[in-house]
Amino acid sequence: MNDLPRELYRTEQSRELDRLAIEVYGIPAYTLMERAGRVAYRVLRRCWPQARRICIVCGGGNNAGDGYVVARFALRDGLTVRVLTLVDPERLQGAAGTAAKAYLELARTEPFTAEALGEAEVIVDALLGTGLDRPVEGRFAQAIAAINARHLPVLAVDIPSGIHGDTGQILGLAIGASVTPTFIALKQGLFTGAAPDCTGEVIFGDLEVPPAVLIGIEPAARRITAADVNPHLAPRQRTAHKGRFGHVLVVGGDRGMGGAVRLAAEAACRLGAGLVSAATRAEHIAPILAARPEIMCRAVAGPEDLEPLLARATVVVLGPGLGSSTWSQALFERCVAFDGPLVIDADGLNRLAQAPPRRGAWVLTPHPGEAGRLLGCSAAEVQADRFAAVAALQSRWGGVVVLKGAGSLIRSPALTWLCDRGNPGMASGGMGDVLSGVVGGLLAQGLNCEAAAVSGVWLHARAADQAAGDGARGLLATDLFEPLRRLANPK
Ligand SMILES: NC(=O)C1=CN([C@@H]2O[C@H](COP(=O)(O)OP(=O)(O)OC[C@H]3O[C@@H](n4cnc5c(N)ncnc54)[C@H](O)[C@@H]3O)[C@@H](O)[C@H]2O)[C@@H](O)CC1
Ligand SMILES: [K+]
Repeated sequence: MNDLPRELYRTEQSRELDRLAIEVYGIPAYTLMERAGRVAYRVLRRCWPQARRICIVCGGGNNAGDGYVVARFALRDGLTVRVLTLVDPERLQGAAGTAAKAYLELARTEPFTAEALGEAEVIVDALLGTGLDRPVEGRFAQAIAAINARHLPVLAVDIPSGIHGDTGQILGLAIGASVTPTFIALKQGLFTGAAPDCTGEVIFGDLEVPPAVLIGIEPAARRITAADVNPHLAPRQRTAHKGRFGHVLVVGGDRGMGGAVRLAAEAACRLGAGLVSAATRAEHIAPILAARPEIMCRAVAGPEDLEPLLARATVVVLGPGLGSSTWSQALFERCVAFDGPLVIDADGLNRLAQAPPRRGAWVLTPHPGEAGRLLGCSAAEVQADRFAAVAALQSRWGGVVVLKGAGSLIRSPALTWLCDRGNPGMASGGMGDVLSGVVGGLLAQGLNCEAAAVSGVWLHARAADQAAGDGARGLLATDLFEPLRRLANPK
C-alpha cells in the first residue's frame, strides 16, 4: 500500500488525465490499453502463479479492452483462457475494438453464462470501469452475481465493476475482488464507501504516463501518509516540561458512561498532552482515578463547576458519554463558548445538531449516523457519497470535520484527506472516544485543527492495525494505547 500515490482524483479528472496523456503527450490510446493490460496480467501472475485456467469477463467499453489485452498475454503464456462476453466483441469501438480484434485473431470468445465460468481458477473482471454511469441490472447484474457466487479469486481491472469511482458506492451490485490493479490516477472512490469491501488490495500502475500530465489537475483528495504526520511528532528537547504540552479537559460521562471519558482522557495522555483533566459525574471519579491516576478528575454538578477547569484548559474534548440530560445540555452550552480549540464528538455532536453555533477552531468527529443527524438525512445517504457529506458538514459547521468509517475523510477549509488504514476491529465501543482524545492530545501540543485531525485519524487507524495483528474481532479501544504511544514517537 505504501507505494500508492497520495493524490486521489474524481473519475472525470481521471478521464481528463487519460485525454491529456493521449492528446498532449502523444501516447496512443491503444498503447495505454496495452500497458494497462500488461500491468493487470503481471499482477495476476504475481498473485496466483500456479493458476493455469483464467476466465476473463468483458463488457463493452475500454475496461473490456484492458480485459482483451490480459487475455492475449495469458494465451501467449500458454494458459487456458476463456473470454466471456456481455457485449459482442465486434461492437467494441476505438482502442477497445482494436484490443478485441487482436484477441479474436488468436482465439474465440463466448457469450457469458454462469456455467461457462466452468473450471476457472481466477476470474478477471473487465465488465465495467470508470464509465459506470447507471445502476447495474439485467445481464450485467446476473454476471456479477454469478462471479461472486463462485467465491474464486477475482482480479478487478481498474475498479470492481459496479463500484462508482467517485463515491465508492455500489450501484446496484458490485464485484467482490481480491485485487484491483488501477491505472494512471487513483480514483477517490476506491478507498471509501462500500469499496473497501470490494477492491481487495489496490495496486497502482502509472502506465508510464509522465508525471507532468498530473500538473495542473488539482487532486480531489489526498491519502494520508506517514510523511504528513511524523513531522508533527519531532523528538522532544531534553529540557521539555509539562507546561509546554498543553492541558486537555475532557467533558462528558453522564450516568453509566464514565468509560468514555476515561478512554478519551487516557488517549490524550498517550499522545503526549502535558496535563489531562476530566470533568464528569461524581460517581465516575473513583474508578477513573483507580484505573489511570495520571488523569485529574473533577466532579461537576453543573456549568459553574467547569469555570476553574476551563480557565486552565488549553483544549476541550466535549462529548464522550455526554448523554442527553439537562446536565449534559448545560455543560455543552458552556463548553462550546470555550475560547480555544475544541474537539466535539458523540453526544456533543447530537447537541450541535439541535442548536447550530458556528465556530472556526474546532474538530468535529461524526460517524455516519451523527453526520446524518447533523445534515438532516440518513446514515445510508451519508454513506452513498461520503465526500459530499463531509464537504457539506464542513461548509455548514466550519472548522475541520472528520467523517469516520472505513476510508475516514477529513475536510478542512482547504483540503479533503482520506485515511486508508484501519480495520473492522475498530467497529467496537470506545474507539471514537479514543480518537477524540488523540486529536485533543495533538491540539494541546500546538498542532492546528487540520494537522491534529489528519494526524490523529492516521495514528488511531495505524494503532488499531498494529493492535489487531492477525485478527480484528475482539479488538478493544484500550488495546490502542500501547501502539499509540509507540506511534507518537516515530523513529
Ligand atoms: N485511454 C483510456 O481512456 C484508458 C482507459 N482505460 C480503461 O478504460 C476504462 C474506462 O473506459 P470507458 O470509459 O469506455 O468505460 P467502461 O469500460 O467502464 O464502460 C463504459 C460502457 O459501459 C456502459 N455502462 C455504463 N454503466 C453500465 C451499467 N450499469 N450496465 C451496463 N453497461 C453500463 C456504458 O454505456 C459504456 O458503453 C477504465 O476504467 C480503464 O479500465 C485503460 O485502458 C487505460 C487507458
Ligand atoms: K472492472
